Amino acid sequence: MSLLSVEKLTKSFGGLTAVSNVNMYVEKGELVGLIGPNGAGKTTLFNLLTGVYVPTTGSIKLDLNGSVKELGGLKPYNVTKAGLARTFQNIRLFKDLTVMDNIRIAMHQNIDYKLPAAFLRFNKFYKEEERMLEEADKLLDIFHLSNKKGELAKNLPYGEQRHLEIIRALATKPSILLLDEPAAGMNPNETKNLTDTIAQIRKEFDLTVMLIEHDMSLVMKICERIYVLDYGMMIASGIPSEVRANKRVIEAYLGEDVSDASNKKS
Ligand SMILES: Nc1ncnc2c1ncn2[C@@H]1O[C@H](COP(=O)(O)OP(=O)(O)OP(=O)(O)O)[C@@H](O)[C@H]1O
Repeated sequence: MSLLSVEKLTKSFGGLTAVSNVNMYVEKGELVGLIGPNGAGKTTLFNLLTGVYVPTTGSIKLDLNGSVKELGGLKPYNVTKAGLARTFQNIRLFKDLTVMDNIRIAMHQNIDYKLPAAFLRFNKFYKEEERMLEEADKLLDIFHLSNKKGELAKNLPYGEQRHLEIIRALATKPSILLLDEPAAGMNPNETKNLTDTIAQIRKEFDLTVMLIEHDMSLVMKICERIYVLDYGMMIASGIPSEVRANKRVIEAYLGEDVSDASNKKS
């Protein structure tokens, strides 16, 4: 069984079916892209995977070394605990907290500190805190933010806020990292840095990544497989060259060259 298996997943909002009977899988270690025109249902699909929405029908299964868990209908924090972490289309940091505190909060989400245990195992508690700080330092180093630990998140430039969001998701030690338009609003140079960083963290943390992106240069460069949604339906999937040449995909993008469809995004 694949690491993530989505079967016949549907989400309806009243009369509108935003995600319709979608089947999809992600293998361990893959970097998979999810593309489609505006309003195709990409974010709704991410919201289903991460517990923001409850599926109308269908299933979402996560297989961690043979232990299979149904994620559909779980609360978002339980989905994170199960091993799926995400970033959002619009940055959602704790803007009035420091960079380090943003990361620490994310790390604490994954630790069950029962108060009595924390008191009784005083040393263990502090060791755990120390270990978390070391891990946070490592992440900050990779994203070149080590010298910004004490800065308030709101004072970081836009590109660094986006990086901090990714660090925060990584801090929960996910099995799968979902990135919702990580390059949105970035200039070409920032996008290139981001592309390199995604490749680097994937290697470093043995990660599985799925990303939504309108920037086709990023998608075609780093994704090994791509799924294409249109009007809530999965109309194509395959390696980048297959998807780029797919008739239904070209039609969905109104005949544009898919390799340069990024300007279709508003
Ligand atoms: N909570 C909601 N209630 C009603 N309709 C919704 C809701 N969320 C999404 N939709 C609708 O579902 C459809 C898919 O939206 P979604 O945001 O998932 O598309 P998308 O592919 O992520 O688009 P974009 O690329 O523009 O971000 C749209 O028609 C949208 O208006």
